[in-house]
Amino acid sequence: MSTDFPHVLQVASGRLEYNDEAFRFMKQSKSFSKVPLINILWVELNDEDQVVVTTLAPTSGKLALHPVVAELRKSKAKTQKEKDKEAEEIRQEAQRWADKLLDAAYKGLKRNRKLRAFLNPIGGKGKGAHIYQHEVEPIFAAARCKVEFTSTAYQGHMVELAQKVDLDVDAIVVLSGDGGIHEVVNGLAKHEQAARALRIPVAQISTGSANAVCVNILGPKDAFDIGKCCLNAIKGRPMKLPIYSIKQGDKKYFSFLTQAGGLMADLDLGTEHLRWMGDTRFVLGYLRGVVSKKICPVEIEYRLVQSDKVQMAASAKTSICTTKITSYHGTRDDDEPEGTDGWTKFEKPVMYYYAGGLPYVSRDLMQFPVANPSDGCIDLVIQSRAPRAIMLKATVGAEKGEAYWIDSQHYFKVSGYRVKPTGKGNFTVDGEGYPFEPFELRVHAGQLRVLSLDGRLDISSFTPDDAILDATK
Ligand SMILES: Nc1ncnc2c1ncn2[C@@H]1O[C@H](COP(=O)(O)OP(=O)(O)OP(=O)(O)O)[C@@H](O)[C@H]1O
Repeated sequence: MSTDFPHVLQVASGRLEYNDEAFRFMKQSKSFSKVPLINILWVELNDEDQVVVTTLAPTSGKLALHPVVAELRKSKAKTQKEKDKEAEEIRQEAQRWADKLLDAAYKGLKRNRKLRAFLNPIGGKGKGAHIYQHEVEPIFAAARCKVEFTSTAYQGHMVELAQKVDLDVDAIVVLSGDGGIHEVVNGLAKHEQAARALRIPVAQISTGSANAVCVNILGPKDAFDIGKCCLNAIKGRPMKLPIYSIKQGDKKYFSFLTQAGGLMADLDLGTEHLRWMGDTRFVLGYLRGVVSKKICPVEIEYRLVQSDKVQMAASAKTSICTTKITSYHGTRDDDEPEGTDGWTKFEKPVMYYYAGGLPYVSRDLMQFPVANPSDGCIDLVIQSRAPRAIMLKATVGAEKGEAYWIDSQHYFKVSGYRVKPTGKGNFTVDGEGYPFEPFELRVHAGQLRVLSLDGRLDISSFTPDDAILDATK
């Protein structure tokens, strides 16, 4: 017997076994593929004397429900009395084994999560309702989660629902793109008990277009895997992210992802009619913007913390890539320069500005490769006027953050910034249109919680050249 899998239950056609990491069904010495314990949703001994281990396993590259069913072994005793006695012992042993495997599958986690789910039926390609019914609901049911579900009826509905959410829910599950999360964050901030409401972790199920929350947390490869998103809602752990308050006129609202003006705002708002294309619409919008070469009429001022690209890349490589941000303190690294209290003005003509605190804005674009949600800053990118050829070059390797190194793409870590329009244009917050009017933004470290399976962001594809980074040593 394998000592690698010490917890064994003999069943009629082989044995079920697990260790600290994985479970497998050895059927007459043939091993079925191992399932990581994290992918086990439930374990039970049913009335038909079967042990059922419900897992999420890869099917055509995506995680889908896959129950492993094993019959209990039969008693070989001679008399009926002995048979009954042994059958009862077999059942008891199986029950103990099943309970222990379930404990191991939810180690350090609460089972039967109480989830509040919101759906934007028109997000992305408009398939959210179908996906909820056929994929999400069965997975939550298999994990014995208690779900209260609402399909929203109009824009802004999620703000109202989040504003009244019960504080005892374990997570808010948002079936939408980033616009839905934007609504939820603003709703939580308006809650009667906002500080407590904002502590409820949010989990996105990628039924929008960009789905940047999933891209950053699950990585570009898994971001659109509905099974993986569900697993995150069921077993993710809270991870703190900043939110940004925006004061515009007499209004104050919140952003959790990005703010953009100029080309990067035009490409989002100008392609809403192309939602059916999924996230390809952003590429098309970018190319259209490059052709038009429009200047964004704004004055931008910021409170600078850091602007040396090589140094920022070096600290990103050492801090974000290797540090789990579950141990988040919301403080700046000691060796980073202190920001000044003064405002610095950007003096060149602007094609767009784009600010955010997570590396990816979509699968195709790692706009903020050195973003670090725990540094107390927001990363502000200002693209100054540049030839079309340079703007097109920025699309090469964009998914790996390579545009970071383009000279006309100015990259600042700032503790706040303000923008004053001097003409007409578009302004987006988390991809949503807002008035093109003056605003000022502040960073609030660690105010939002999102669920994450491993407590870190995926920036593995940003691989700054070691030779460049060595220059900082
Ligand atoms: N029931 C609804 N009816 C109409 N609009 C809605 C409804 N629910 C949400 N919305 C709005 O739909 C817009 C798009 O939402 P969402 O972000 O979910 O999708 P997306 O834009 O395709 O994805 P992403 O933001 O990831 O690119 C948002 O402005 C949101 O406020």
